[in-house]
Amino acid sequence: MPDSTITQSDIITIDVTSPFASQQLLEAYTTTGIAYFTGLPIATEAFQARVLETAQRFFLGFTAEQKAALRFGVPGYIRGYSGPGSEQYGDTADTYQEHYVESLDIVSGMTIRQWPDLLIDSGLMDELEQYRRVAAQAATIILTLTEKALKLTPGFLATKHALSRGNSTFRLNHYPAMMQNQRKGSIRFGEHTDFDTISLLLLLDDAGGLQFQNPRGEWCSLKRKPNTLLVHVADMLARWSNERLVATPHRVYAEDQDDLWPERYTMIFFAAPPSNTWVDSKDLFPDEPNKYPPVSAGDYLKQRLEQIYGSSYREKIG
Ligand SMILES: O=C(O)CCC(=O)C(=O)O
Ligand SMILES: [Fe+2]
Repeated sequence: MPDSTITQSDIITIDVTSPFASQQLLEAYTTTGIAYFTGLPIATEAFQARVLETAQRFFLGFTAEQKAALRFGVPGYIRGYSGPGSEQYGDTADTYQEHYVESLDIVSGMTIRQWPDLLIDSGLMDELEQYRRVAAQAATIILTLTEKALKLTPGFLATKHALSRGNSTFRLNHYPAMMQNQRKGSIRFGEHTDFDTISLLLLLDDAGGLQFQNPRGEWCSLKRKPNTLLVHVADMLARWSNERLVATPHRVYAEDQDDLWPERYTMIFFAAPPSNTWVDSKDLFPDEPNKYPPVSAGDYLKQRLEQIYGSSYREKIG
């Protein structure tokens, strides 16, 4: 691969209990938009081992038919299971990139009636709910540090994302093992920025392959670091902060030349406020002209899905 890589030491690790945490966060989020965090219940080996065990039980233990039936929600906001290759980016042959990953998504505020029986009866619902709660607590802490870093009213971001009110998505990802010759290029998950405010990412094994793009346009490897959580800025927060904070482009590539790409597991929490939240940079920086017109979080999400998925998104909601 022609891409240059840098070592993970270029990405700072921030201890959330340190008095310098918000200053370090500002430095990271105004440059690369990404940092490792420690000092959180989510960032422990014990927690991550439990999440990995649940993910393996689901992705390896359920049959393809059982998984395929676990797609639920309303049109446009499909939740539950997505099979490999079912999500894609781009409208044209040049930009088309299929992600080769299977995922299980749940959102905040789902009531028991919205859960498929299979997830309730297998005990997975309780486990996923617990993990989501731990992830949401971590998101609250990072958002509180972000408020402090940007000198915002305390609670401005964190309250809007509160677990009971927010619109956050908890996701487990499984990248199946595959032979190199089964795929064109080395792409497991194509290049993109996330739509939400901040994305919390746990690398649950050492398979590797996650890369982010630094401000010089170089792709850099992000390795798993024990007892840490990766958190990067996504588009909605970049817009809300009038682009003071940088949304991080990232992708998952097979980095080695081995014939077999090992399977890979990750957990992601996409933090987002409810759809009727007003995303207006004037609320953060009243004296600065808006770079983008104010928009509701719900409309913004819709616009981004349209841009990225193009007609395939319209077909899905149509
Ligand atoms: O699984 C990963 O390492 C990253 C996946 C990702 O970027 C996403 O789901 O938005
Ligand atoms: Fe992403």
